[in-house]
Amino acid sequence: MTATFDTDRMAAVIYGSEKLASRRREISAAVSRIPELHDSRPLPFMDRLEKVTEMTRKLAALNKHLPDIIDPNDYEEGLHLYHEVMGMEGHPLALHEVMFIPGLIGQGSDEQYEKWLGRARRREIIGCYAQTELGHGSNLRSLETTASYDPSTREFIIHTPQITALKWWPGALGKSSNYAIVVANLIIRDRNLGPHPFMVQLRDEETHRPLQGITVGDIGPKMAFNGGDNGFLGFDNYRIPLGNLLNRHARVEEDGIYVKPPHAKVGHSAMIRVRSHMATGQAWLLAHSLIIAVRYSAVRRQGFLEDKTREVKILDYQTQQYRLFPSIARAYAFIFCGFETIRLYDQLILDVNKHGNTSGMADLHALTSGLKSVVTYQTGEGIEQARMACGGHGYSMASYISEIYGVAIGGCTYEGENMVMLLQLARYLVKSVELIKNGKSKELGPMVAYLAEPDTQEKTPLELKDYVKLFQMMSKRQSWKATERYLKLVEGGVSRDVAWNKTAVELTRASRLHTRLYIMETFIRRVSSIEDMNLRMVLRDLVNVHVNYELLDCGIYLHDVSLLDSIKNQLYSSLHSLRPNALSLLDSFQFSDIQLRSVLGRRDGHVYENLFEWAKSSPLNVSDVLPSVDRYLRPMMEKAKL
Ligand SMILES: CCCCCCCCCC/C=C\CCC/C=C/C(=O)SCCNC(=O)CCNC(=O)[C@H](O)C(C)(C)COP(=O)(O)OP(=O)(O)OC[C@H]1O[C@@H](n2cnc3c(N)ncnc32)[C@H](O)[C@@H]1OP(=O)(O)O
Ligand SMILES: Cc1cc2nc3c(=O)[nH]c(=O)nc-3n(C[C@H](O)[C@H](O)[C@H](O)COP(=O)(O)OP(=O)(O)OC[C@H]3O[C@@H](n4cnc5c(N)ncnc54)[C@H](O)[C@@H]3O)c2cc1C
Repeated sequence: MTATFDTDRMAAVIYGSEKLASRRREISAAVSRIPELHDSRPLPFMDRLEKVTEMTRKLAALNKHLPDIIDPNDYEEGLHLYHEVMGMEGHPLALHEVMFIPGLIGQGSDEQYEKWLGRARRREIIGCYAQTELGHGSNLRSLETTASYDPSTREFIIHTPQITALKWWPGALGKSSNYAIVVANLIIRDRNLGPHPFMVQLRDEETHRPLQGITVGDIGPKMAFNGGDNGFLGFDNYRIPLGNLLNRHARVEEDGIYVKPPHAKVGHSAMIRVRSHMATGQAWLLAHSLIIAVRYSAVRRQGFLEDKTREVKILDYQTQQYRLFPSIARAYAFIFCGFETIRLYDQLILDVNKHGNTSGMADLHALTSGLKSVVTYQTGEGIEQARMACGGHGYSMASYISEIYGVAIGGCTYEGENMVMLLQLARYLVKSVELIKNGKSKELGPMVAYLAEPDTQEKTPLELKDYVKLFQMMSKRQSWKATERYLKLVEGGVSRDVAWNKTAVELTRASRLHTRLYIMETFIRRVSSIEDMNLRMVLRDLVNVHVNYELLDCGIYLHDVSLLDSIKNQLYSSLHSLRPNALSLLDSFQFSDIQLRSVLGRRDGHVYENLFEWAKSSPLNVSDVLPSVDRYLRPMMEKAKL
C-alpha cells in the first residue's frame, strides 16, 4: 500500500524542524560508514561484563569521532548520535549528560561552573546523580545520608549511618563515574535542614580507585540497562570542602549561617528536567517497538480473508490494527505534548535562574508528575502489545522488543514511582477544587480552569472540541468526586494523611484523567497548527484514532454509556482509514537499522532470511554437539539404555 505523504516532511514535524530531521539522516549515514561505532556483535548474545565493556569501547570510539560527525555544541545532534551508536542499554556517560551536567547547571553557582562544568563537558571527569538509598527512594524527607558542617575546617562530613543509607541505583555510579552529585541532609549545629546537592569526588583521577572513605560498586543485573553500571555508594565520615555544596540557591556561610533557597524544592530541578523530557523519550521507545511490529505485520501472512488463494497480511486484521494503531497515535501525541512540556520547563528554568521567580514551580511539578506516570505506563502497555502482535517472533530477542520494554518500564519507577507521582498531581487537583468550593475560581491556573465549568448533557461527539468537552467533564467529575470523598473523611474527624490514603485510588484516577486530557488537547492543538494540508490530513486520521480510543478506554466515567456504541463505530472506521499510512507514519521516525537493533524489524523486510541468519549466529551453534551434552545428556541417555 502506498502512503499519501512524504516521510521526510513528516520527520520534520516529528523532530521539530527540517534541518534537524535532515541532520539526523546525515548523522545516521555517517555512523553507518564507521564500523568502529557499530556493535561488534548482537548485544543479546553478550553477557553483562561483555555488554559493559562493549558500551565503554563504543563510547570511547564515539568520543574520538564525534567532532567529525556533529557540532559538539548542538544538543539535539548529540542526542541522536548517542541513540544511534550507544543504543538504549546504558553506558558510562548515561547520567553524566542527563543529570550530572544539568544538575550542576541548575544548582551550581558561576564559581562552581568555573571549577567543574568545563571539565565535565570535556569529559575530563565523569559524573552521576546519587540520591536514592537502599531504604528510601520516594520519600526524600527520610533520606539518611548526612552532610554535617564543620566550621573549624570549613568542610562537610558526608556519612552513611547504616546500611539502609547506602546510595543504591544511581546510573553509571558503580564502575564508571569518578564524581557524583550526592543528595544528603545538610546538618548545621545538629539541625537537619533537609536534602541538598553536593559535588563529591569518588575516585582518584589518575588510578580510578575509590578514595579513602568511599565504598562503591555495581548493584548487579537488572531487567534492562545491563550495559550500564547502576551502583551503590557509602561514605565513612568523608570530608569535602564548603565550596562543594552546590550553592546557586541555598548557601552556607563560613561561620555556619544558612541562607535558604527561594523555594524549598528548587533543589529538585534535575528531576523535574528529566520528567519534562520523559514524554518525548518514551514516545521514541514506543515508536521503536511499533515500527518493528508494523513492518513485520506488513510482511507476515497468516490466514485468509476474501481471497482464498493467498494468505492475508496480518496488518489487515482489525484486531491487529486495534492492537497497534492507537499506540501509533499515542507515540505522536507524546512527542507533541513532550515538546510543549520541555518548552514550559525551559521557561521555568529561565524564570528561576535569571529572575529568581519560582511561581511556576508548583504547576510544572504537578504537570510533569502526572505526565511521566501516564506516558510511561501507556508506553509499557503499547510495547507489550507490539510484542504480542509479532506472535512467537516477538518473544525472541531477535525482535529486540523485550529489551525496549525493559528500558521503557524502568521509567514507571525512576524519577518518581508512578503512583507516588500521580498522588503529587492529585494534591494540586484537590487544592484546585478547594479553591472553587471557596469561591476563588479566579485563582485557578489555565490548565485546571475547566474544573470550575458546569456539567452539561453528554452527547455524541462529532467534532474534536466535543471530545475535549466530554473528556473535561469526565476529568472534572472525578477530581470533584475524589476531593469530596477526601474532605468528607476529614470533616468526619479522620486525620488528613489517613483520609488521603483512604481516597488514594480515586485520586490517582483523577490524575490520570487530567493528564490524558492534557495529552489529547496538546495533540489536537499541534496537529491543527500544521500548515502542510497533506500532512495535516494524515495526522487528523491519527487524532481520530486517538480521541475515539481514549474515550472508549475511559468510558466508565461517562454517565451515558450508550454513547460508546457510536464511538466504537467511529474508532473502527478510523482504524481502517489509517491502514494505508500506518507504516509510513512510523517510517517517518527514520530509525536506521543500526539504531533499531531488531532483526525482525529491519527495513529490507527479509524477515525469514534474517531470522535464520540470526539463529545460525547463536554461540550455541558454534559446534553441533555441546560439551554439556557430552558431559550430562549423553551419559544420562546411555544409562537409561542399560
Ligand atoms: C533529553 C535530555 C533528558 C532526556 C531524558 C529522557 C529519558 C532519560 C532516559 C535515561 C535513562 C535512565 C535515566 C534514569 C535516571 C533516573 C534518575 C532517578 O531516578 S533520580 C531519583 C529520582 N527520585 C525521585 O524522583 C524521588 C521521588 N520523590 C520526590 O520527588 C519527592 O519526594 C516527592 C515529590 C514525592 C515529595 O517531595 P517532598 O517530600 O520533598 O515534598 P513534600 O511532601 O514535603 O511536599 C511539600 C510540597 O512541595 C511540593 N513539591 C514537591 N516537589 C516539588 C517540586 N519539584 N516543585 C514544586 N513543588 C514540589 C509538594 O507537592 C508539596 O506541595 P503541597 O502544595 O504542600 O501539596
Ligand atoms: C532503571 C533505574 C534507574 C535509576 N537511576 C537512578 C539514578 O540515577 N539516581 C538515583 O538517585 N536513583 C535512581 N533510581 C532510583 C529510583 O529513582 C527509585 O527507585 C524511585 O524513585 C522509586 O523509589 P523506591 O525504589 O524507593 O520505591 P518505593 O518508594 O519503595 O516504592 C515501592 C512501592 O511503594 C509505593 N509507595 C511508596 N510511597 C508511597 C506513598 N507515599 N503513597 C503510596 N504509595 C507509595 C509505590 O507506589 C510502590 O508501589 C533508578 C531506578 C531505576 C529502576
